This record gives sequence, C-alpha cells and structure tokens, in this order.
Amino acid sequence: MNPETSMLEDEAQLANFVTESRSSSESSSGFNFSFNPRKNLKESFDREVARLSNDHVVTQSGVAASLTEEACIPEENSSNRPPLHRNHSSRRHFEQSCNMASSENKRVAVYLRIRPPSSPNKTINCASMDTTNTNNNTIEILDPPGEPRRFPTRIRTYPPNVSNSYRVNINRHPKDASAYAKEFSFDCIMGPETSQRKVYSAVAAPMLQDILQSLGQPQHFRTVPPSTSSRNASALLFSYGITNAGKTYTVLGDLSSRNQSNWGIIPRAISEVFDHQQQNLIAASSSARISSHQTSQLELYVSFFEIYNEQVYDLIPSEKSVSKYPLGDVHPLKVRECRGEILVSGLARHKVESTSQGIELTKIAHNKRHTSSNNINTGSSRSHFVCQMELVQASSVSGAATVQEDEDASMITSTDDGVCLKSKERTSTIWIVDLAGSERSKRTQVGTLRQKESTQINKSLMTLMRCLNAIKDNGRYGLNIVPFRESKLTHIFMSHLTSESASRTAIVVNVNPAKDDFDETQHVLAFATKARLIEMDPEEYNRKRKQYFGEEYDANGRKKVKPTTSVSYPTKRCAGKKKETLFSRMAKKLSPKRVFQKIPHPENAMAGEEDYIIPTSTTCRDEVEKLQASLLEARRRIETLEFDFCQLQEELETKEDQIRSEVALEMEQRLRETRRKHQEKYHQLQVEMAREASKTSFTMKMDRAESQLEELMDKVEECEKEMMRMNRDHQEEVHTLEGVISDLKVKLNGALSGKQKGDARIERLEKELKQFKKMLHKREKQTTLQKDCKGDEDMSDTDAPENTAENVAEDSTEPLTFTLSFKKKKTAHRKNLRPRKPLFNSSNSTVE
Ligand SMILES: Nc1ncnc2c1ncn2[C@@H]1O[C@H](COP(=O)(O)OP(=O)(O)OP(=O)(O)O)[C@@H](O)[C@H]1O
Repeated sequence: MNPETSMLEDEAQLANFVTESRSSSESSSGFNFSFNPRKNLKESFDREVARLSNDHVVTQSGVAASLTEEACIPEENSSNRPPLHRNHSSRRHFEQSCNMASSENKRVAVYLRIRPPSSPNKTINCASMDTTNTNNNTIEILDPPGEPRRFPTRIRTYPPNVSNSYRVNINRHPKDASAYAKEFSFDCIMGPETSQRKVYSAVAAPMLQDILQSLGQPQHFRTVPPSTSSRNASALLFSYGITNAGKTYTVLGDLSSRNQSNWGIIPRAISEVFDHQQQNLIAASSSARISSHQTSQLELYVSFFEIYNEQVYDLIPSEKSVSKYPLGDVHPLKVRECRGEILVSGLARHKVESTSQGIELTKIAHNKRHTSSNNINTGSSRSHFVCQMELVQASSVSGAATVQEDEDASMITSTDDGVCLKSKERTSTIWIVDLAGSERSKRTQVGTLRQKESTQINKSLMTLMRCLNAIKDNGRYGLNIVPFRESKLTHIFMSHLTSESASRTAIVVNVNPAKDDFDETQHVLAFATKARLIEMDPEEYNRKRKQYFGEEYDANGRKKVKPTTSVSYPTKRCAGKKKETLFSRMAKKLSPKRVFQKIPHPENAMAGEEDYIIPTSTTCRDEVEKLQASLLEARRRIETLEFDFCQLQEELETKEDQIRSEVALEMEQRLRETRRKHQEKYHQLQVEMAREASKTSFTMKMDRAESQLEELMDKVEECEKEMMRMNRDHQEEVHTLEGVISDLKVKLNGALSGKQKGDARIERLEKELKQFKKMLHKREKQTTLQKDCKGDEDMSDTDAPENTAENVAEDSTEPLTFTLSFKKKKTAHRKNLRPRKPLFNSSNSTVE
C-alpha cells in the first residue's frame, strides 16, 4: 500500500475518532489498577483525545499557543524535545487491533516487531501482499479478517530450504511446503514499516500513562481518580529476541543521530515525562482552581545497570562509589531483599532535569555496556541492559506547589486536603530491559569467553521463561515455586512480578525475517506464544497458597510481610535513625532539667520531709559534673553499642546471606530430588506406555493376521471347490478320451492286422516280382540269343514276325499284367499305412 495514502486515511480516521471519543469521553470511568493492554490503550487514547481538545482550549493563552506551535513542528526538525503523539491516528488502530483476542484476565502483553530485512535474501511478506506462500517468504503477516485497516495480530511462518524445520518436514510432505507452515498470534504485530513512534505509542505509552495515573498525576483536563493502592506502582518492559533482531533498536534506537524519529522507547519515555511536567505547569497556570494533586511536582530519577555474567554492574556509578575504587575497578552490586522489596544495593540514582540530560545519561550508560562483535552483529550486546526510571511524586510543600501558593493564595484554600499538607512521597518505577540475544554460540562463532557469556545469557533467559511459566501455571494450580532467585535477572524483578503491578508487564518480541535465523526465530515465537498465556494474578495465587498451607505466602514462597506505609532499609541510614532515638532518650534522661525536676521543691520539702537537704550551688555543680561524666560515659557506651549494633547488623546480613544460600541449596537439592522422582515416574510411565503400546500393537497385529487367515481360508475353500469341479470335468474328459482311445486301438489293431496282411502279400508279390524279373531276364537273354541267331538267318529271310517285340510282349503278357496290378496294390497299401493326424496335442500324448 502507498504510505502516503495510508497516512491520509489515518488522518481521516483520526478525525472520526476524535468526534467519537469526545462524545464517549464523558462516560468513561476512571482508573483501573490492573494493567489491561486493551483497556489501557483505550484510556490512554482517551487521554490523548482529551489533551488534544484541551490544546484547543489553551491556545487562548500565549504560552499554550507557543507550545501548540512547537507541537506542530515536524518531529525530525524539532531540536530540543520531540513533541509526543503528534500523529494520533496510529493509536486508534493499535487500540482496535491490540489484544482484541485476549481475555480480560490476560495480563502480560506480548507484541511482535519484525525488523526490515537487512539483505536481499532476507525477505518478508506483508499483509497487503499475496497471501500464497512462495519459497522466498519466511514470515507472512496475515490480514485481520474482515477489517483491512486493523493492525494484524497473526503471522504465518514458512521454513526456508536452509532451515532445519524444512529438512525435517520435507520427507513428510515433499511437495506441499505450506503443510508445515506455522501460525502465531500476538497482541499486536508491528511490521517492518512500523515507525519508532508507533512502537512507542503501542507499547510504552500506555504503561507510562498508567504509572502517571497511579501517582495521582493529572491527566490533562480530565479528572482521573488517583490510585488507591498503598504500594508503589511499577511497570516492566522486556525487549526479547535473537541477536541482530532489533532489540536495542526498539529500546534505545539511534541516539547518536540528530533525527529524533529514530529514538527508541527509553528516550521517548524520558521525553514524555518532561512533556507531561510541562503540560502540568501550563494546566496549573491556566486553571484558577486546582487541587493539591495537580500542583504536586514530579521528579524523574534514572539508574542504569547491566547484568553481565550473572553480576550486576552500575553503568553510571555515583562519584562516591567511584572514589571508593580509585584504580577504576568495577565492582558488582549486591541484590538485597528488604521487607518484600528487592534492592540493588549501592545503585546510583541520577536526578534528571531535562530530556537532553536524560538522553546524555542513556548514551553514557549504553556506551559502557558490554558489547562485542560477532559474525552476525558488530555491536552485539553481551549483557542484559536495564534502565530504571523512578518517578517521584514530590511533597506538595516544596516545588511547584509552593510556587503556586505564592502566586495564587485562593488555590490553596480551594484544595480538599487542606492547605499544603505534607503528603507522602510516592515513587513509581519503570524498568525497560534490553535483554541480551538468545542466540546459539555455534552460529555466532565466538571464542570461549563469548561462549561463557552466551551460556550465562541463555541460562538467565531460560530462568525468566521458567518463572513466567511457573507464574502461568500458578494461575491454574497455585503450588509451583517460582525460581526467581536462580538468576539475577528474575531476582531483581521478583517484587514486581509478585505484586499487583505484575499486570504492567509487557514483552516486545523482536524478530528478523532472515532465512538463516529461521530456526531460532521459531523458538522465540514459541516462547512468545507461551508468554501470551500468562495471567499475572498474584491475588489468586496467594489465596491458593493460603488455602494449601494455611499461611500467607508471596509467589516466591516467603511468608508475606505486611505492607508498611514507609519502607525502612537495613542500611546505615536505619542505624543512624536508631542511634538518634537512643541517644536522645538517654540525653533526656540524664539532662540537668530532668534531674532538677526530680529534686523536690524546697517548699514541699519543708512541709513534708524533715531530712531534706537544700542543695547548695557546690553540691549542684558537683551533681552536674557527675551527670556530665555519666553522660559522657553514656555517650561512649552508646558509641560502643552503636558499633556493636553495626557489627551485629553486618553479622546478621552475612548470616542472612548464609541462611539464604543454605535455603537455596536445600531448595535446589529438594528440587533435584523432586525432579529425579518425577523423572523416575516419567520413565516408569514411559515404560508402561511403551508396554501398553507394544501390547496394543501385538493385539492389532494378531487381529490383522486373523482376518488375513480367514481370507486365506476362504480362498483355499474356493480353490478346493474349483479343483473338484476341474477334476470332475477332467475325469469326464478322460473318460471320453479313453473311449476314443479304445476305438482308435481297435482301429489300430485292424490297421495293424491289415498291414501284416499287406506285408505278407507284398513279400509274396516281391518274391513273385523277383521270379518275374528272373524270368524276364532269362527271356531277354533268350530273345537276344534268338535275335542273334535270327539275324544270321534273316539275312536272307526277312519274315520272322513271331520274334518281334510285339510277339515277345504277347508272350510276356501275363507277367506284365501282374507287375501293374502289383504296383497298384503296393500304392494302395502304402496309402493305408500313411501316419494319421494325432488325435491330441503333445500334452495329451501320454493319454494317447
Ligand atoms: N526496525 C528496524 N529498522 C531499521 N533498522 C533496524 C531495525 N531493527 C534493527 N535495525 C538495525 O539492525 C542492526 C542490529 O540491531 P540491534 O543492535 O538493535 O539488534 P539486537 O537484537 O539488539 O542485537 P544484539 O542482541 O546482538 O545486541 C542495527 O544496526 C539496527 O540499526
């Protein structure tokens, strides 16, 4: 889609939305403590709309007019601070699309951000594109059904040829690649084209607004009741993904560039706090009647630390702690637990006075973070980077409220709570965490040190997943022990994740559509899908714990400490307080005034007690000296006691650590034991299942064999019948043939006897022929002789006709006739003996 057209449509929708929201804003109920992304997005958007409408109102005043002007300057050109939420159209789309499918109870918001492909072989298919897969697309953003303008919440992934998923599945479905495509759902999907501003508006802005509400900060020109919770509110945002997926870009953005449109969540959040502050001032100055809540000043403190190799390091340590280690050594900080709160002891807090100062601090912290270059990302982060933003609602006596008091006395009297009453200081904390990449060291091809880092990173991420999983399961069973203490990352956020504020937890899952990253991206997406199911419901969890154990425990298995109005820390500050109390008590006791009070009045003494001695100035002086000496002694004792106390406290701390580690060890052992038992059970079950399965398969095989046998038996029966039938036919045929054979035999016998006769006759005839030949030969000889003789005689007598051939022939008529008849007979006999055509073919020759 053309981006310009989309922007125009956005604007048009914004106009509609403003009209709709204005009419509905009146009926909108106030603030709900638990963070529901959908609800909060709606609320924050309502607030935005209210702010817009108020901007319109305040343009009448000069200051406000200038501010509005500033707000109209394009973000990229603004030099000091980027005015926030200038384009509100996106907010509506996010509101419409984000978390629509999630239930009311769902608390962890999971967003997906897909970074633009960094090289041509890394491709992505966007919603508007063709939805049929081609081998080039690894991620396809699916259009939300029915509503083309809504932001998508579903993606489909297609394994590329280089991925393991493809290799595994190709044998199963060799032709249809779409058969092993997978679908994943999120609260909101931000495609590669999504700007940093939109990401901030969707993810962090609702959280910040919620936190400001919890502090009782005015939502400009809109009455929002402050939080009723006694606990300090907190919010937690994780940026999660594999290396080079854009986690740091989402959280920090490009801080070095002058183009503020590239700013990530942290600089924008800092900027929004100051925007809010400024708008507070404008609102206060423009309104004559204003409540004490609205005049109270908001202070921002930031701390930056990283968790590197399971050690916590302050990225911007205080001057005091720097001077402690003159050689520039960096010492890890301790994570302590104090009355249900987790503290990173010694972490420096930096008061931020302006956006630019906040950005500078962020830059310094980011530059000090552990990074290294690998073959995927040149500036790959090797630690979890945490930005802790503390918003302190300062006492109404000081700061802005005091100014208001001076400027407008009527304001003070108009407050409900009375004139500048000392209100309690309230602090809310936002943690924005840029997690280290969850890649495999095999892919990044790094050395031993980097591998160790990777192991630690993956271990802590795994613990985070396990904690979230356990919290998820506790929603159902409420019995799992959440392994918060197994990693620094989870330990630090333990109090947040087990408090009512756990609802304000969000995860931005960053993915890279690169083909090479596909397999790891699948793991990340699978984790995100699980995280979406987490219902942060500590109340329900505690109720169940109480039900099972009859005691009130927190989600970490510790007995709950009743919430107190002010948290006291077991530090020297605490000790100092105690010292003061003890000292003052002793001083009071031993003070000369008290001593003199104890001494009865002379008049009373005169009246009642005779033995009373009126103290002289000398005795008094002595007394005072004595008292002073005892005071000094007491002071010295106090000092010793104080020293002992400190020592005891340190011992206590060490003991606590020791006990904690022992408990942790024991827990670990128990866990290991439980795991072992579970594993045994699992194996047993597996064996049983395998046995059952083999039994089942055997029975199935038997059944199959039986049915096959039955079939075969039927066939055999049929064959037998067929054979019998064939046998019968055969026998009939044989019978017929036998008749034919006997006929033929008779005929043959007849023929043989005829032949014998013929042979005998031939023999006889041959004999006769031989005799005849002999006779003929004789006769020829005789004839020749006669001719010779006759020739001699006929030389004179020509008349000798009886010796001619005819005569001879006449003489020999008898043998000639015999010869002819013999030849005829022989031919006839031969004809009779000529072999007849066989009655059967060769196969039947035996029968013949
Ligand atoms: N949405 C985006 N738009 C433009 N560029 C991006 C985007 N996301 C990431 N990048 C760029 O990609 C590169 C790597 O991003 P980034 O350092 O944020 O990754 P990462 O997930 O934090 O990696 P690592 O875990 O290794 O630190 C950077 O140069 C960044 O500018």
